[in-house]
Amino acid sequence: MAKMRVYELAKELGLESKQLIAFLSRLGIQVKNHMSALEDEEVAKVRAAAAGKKEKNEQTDTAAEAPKKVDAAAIKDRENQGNQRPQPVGQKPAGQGPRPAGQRPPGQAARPAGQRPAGQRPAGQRPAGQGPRSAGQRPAGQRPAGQRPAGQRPAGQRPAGQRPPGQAARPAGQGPRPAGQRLPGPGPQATQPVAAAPEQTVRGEQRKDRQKNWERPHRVKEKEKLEQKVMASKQKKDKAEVQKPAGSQPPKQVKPIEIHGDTISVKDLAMKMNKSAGELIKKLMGLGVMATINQEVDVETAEILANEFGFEVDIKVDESTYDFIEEIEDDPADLVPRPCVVTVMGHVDHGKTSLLDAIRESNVTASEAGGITQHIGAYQVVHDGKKITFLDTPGHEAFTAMRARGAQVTDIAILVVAADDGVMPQTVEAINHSKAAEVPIIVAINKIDKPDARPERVMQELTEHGLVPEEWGGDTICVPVSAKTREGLENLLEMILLVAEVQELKANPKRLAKGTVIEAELDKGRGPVATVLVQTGTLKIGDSIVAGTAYGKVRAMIDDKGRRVKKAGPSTPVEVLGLSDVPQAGDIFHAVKDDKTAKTISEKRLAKKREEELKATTKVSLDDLFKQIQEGNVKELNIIIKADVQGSIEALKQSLMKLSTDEVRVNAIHGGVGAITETDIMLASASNAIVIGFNVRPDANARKAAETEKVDIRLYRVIYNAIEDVKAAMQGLLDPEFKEVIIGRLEVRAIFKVSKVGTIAGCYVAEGKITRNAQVRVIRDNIVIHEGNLGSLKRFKDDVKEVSEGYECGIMIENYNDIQEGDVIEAFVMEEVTREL
Ligand SMILES: Nc1nc2c(ncn2[C@@H]2O[C@H](COP(=O)(O)OP(=O)(O)OP(=O)(O)O)[C@@H](O)[C@H]2O)c(=O)[nH]1
Repeated sequence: MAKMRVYELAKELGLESKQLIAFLSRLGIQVKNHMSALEDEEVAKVRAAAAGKKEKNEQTDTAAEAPKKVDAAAIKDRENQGNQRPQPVGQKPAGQGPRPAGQRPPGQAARPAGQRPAGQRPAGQRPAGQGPRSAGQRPAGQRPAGQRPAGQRPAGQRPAGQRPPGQAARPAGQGPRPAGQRLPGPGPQATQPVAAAPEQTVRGEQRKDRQKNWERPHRVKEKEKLEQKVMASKQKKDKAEVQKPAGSQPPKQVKPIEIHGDTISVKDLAMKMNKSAGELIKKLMGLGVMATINQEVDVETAEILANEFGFEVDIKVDESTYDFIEEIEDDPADLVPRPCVVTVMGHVDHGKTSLLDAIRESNVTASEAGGITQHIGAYQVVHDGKKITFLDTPGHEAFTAMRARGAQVTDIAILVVAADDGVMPQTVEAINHSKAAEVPIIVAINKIDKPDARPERVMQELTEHGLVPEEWGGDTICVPVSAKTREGLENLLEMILLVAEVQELKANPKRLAKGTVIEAELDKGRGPVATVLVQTGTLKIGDSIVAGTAYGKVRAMIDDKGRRVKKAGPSTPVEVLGLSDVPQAGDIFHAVKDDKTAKTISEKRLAKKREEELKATTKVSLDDLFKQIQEGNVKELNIIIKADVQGSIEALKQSLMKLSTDEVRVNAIHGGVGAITETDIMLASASNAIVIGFNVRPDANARKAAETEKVDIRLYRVIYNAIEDVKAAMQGLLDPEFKEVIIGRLEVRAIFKVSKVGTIAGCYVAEGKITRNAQVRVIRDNIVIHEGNLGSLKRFKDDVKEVSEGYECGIMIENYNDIQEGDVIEAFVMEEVTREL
């Protein structure tokens, strides 16, 4: 029988497809879109759940009609109905009567009296008689809404949408497991190899299981703890309700509250429920969750919280998932193995770039400004005849956002830890990102060539963060390496292939391409250039594509080795030329059937974006005003970010927003690539924002507008400085002793190369003046390419102290000869500023 599609089931249940998708997701069934096929068991599960929900609603309605009849029996009833909500093991209070058949996992009833009071089982410990439960497995009926049942998608094993058929439909505990399928988790059955599998596969299988298990217990434990608390508080509440005099009715719920996306702030949730944020915070504290008013809580916590206040929650599927594109459902027969995509993560200077260099035998460290990787690059290498795609994510905390995104497109995370430095804050962050993205980690203990290298100490420290090395009986593969001497690199690549092998990574190369924009910038000669990772399908020259709000026809593709290619299959990184605009790093790109479709989608997205931006701007200013008046000292710091590349905007935005405190909330209201323009200043003026320029300058009109509108523009070349400044300003500590004053602007009209002397730039002073002691900044296409001291200033052959507007002069810049005709020179001096007391 043909499998039922989501839209068919939705029709049957009288729902919209979107509503059903959200409902499915709450049941832990992940589907791509309304065309996705559902397994029979899944359909049955949905039907049963829908019937249960309907019944529940009916009963709730009846209860609402006769609220005064709240008695112990009704509560018992409600408790029984409420079993769709999380019900942790051991939570059933004594005297509540039997649980309906099928809702207690076998073995649970057997807890001898007096062994432990209800709800006090330490999280993660399993009551006797239940048998070993693998990480992430929760007995049926205990899974909180929205959590995926164990076995549906084992941790780190497969990115969304690439589930092999058959596995998806088996929620834990439903029917016999087909032969050859393994249970997630340790135990003999977990390591059963496929018949006649080579030894390597067996080892891989073991690893796969271990990888699956490393992260679940923590999350499950947390969840169980929370659920236990919820149940305890619910019981307390029910008890209180029984004692309440007739007439004190529970609040009648009008309609379910809608939550869009994965998280919601406490403030927004409070508003939706018409409650004060304080009430929610108090309740959260009662549940052991410390949160501030602006803090985001995940939908599951929000649902538990809302239920606590008597509200049902309707989780809306993020509209942007669709974004006017119909997802294509792959025929399993078309799926073929694809190379794995690896992200290298780790603390700053632990050797990520060096390691990648060593692997692909090239050297990019030398070309990186200041030796710090600032943008994501992607490369492919071949080992043992198999391809591996590496994403080179930057290491500094400022790039947390990029790193997080990197992990989302990756199959394996390589955690680089320097053997002489050990686990550092960003190492821990990287571990958390990988765990959150359910990506398996391979640890590369780098710099083992160094005399002070202590790999054992690194392993010890990793253990403290839940990564127990295989050598010590754990699941984490640790490979000692040296990017310098190349020792251990072969082994590392082998381990990557091993982990990749067990992941059974597949994609359909025959379909229209889809992937992620890794980085994008505006190139003067080539126009918008996007580095994309093709994740499924094959991207070809001439394909019409849409990436975020940008669209176009693929004019040329360049691979990681700089070669022009005609097509790029799954897991291939390529630079794409031909887009109308610079897409955002992290945007999903799709190849579509023709130009017209691409253009239409782009236009629709643009209109939506504009609408959202407009909404956000109006909201921010009005909201701020009201809140500031109401709460007195609550301030909002609005920021507009302009930078040379999209990746920096994202990095800055994330870092700045993270500086938000209870007193000051940082809002990045706008971000864009390119020079600071008059429009940016007008927006800043209207929304009382400051403008941060990273590697870009304001154009002449913008500077004038900023002066008139009194808008503060701050320009930086290093992300850390921008963050530090904002942080200091928020703490009231920013008292600059020196202030930069721009004294003139020069146009480079001719270049003279003099041997043994260097490059002399023949300039015209277009604005202000230039003095011999001034510092200069070389700007090309609105991007700062050099900053330094003036080497010499001449008029004709004479050294002069100053040249004024309207005159020509010859200048040399200290230690810099790469000046070109058409460049703009900005002359500035640093003026001392008296501190205000
Ligand atoms: N002795 C030794 N030095 C290494 C090794 N790997 C990297 N280094 C040095 O460590 C420093 C940092 O290396 P990078 O590769 O730039 O580190 P990174 O983690 O990419 O740094 P960011 O891009 O700044 O995050 C450089 O001076 C490298 O030469 C190694 O295996 N042995």
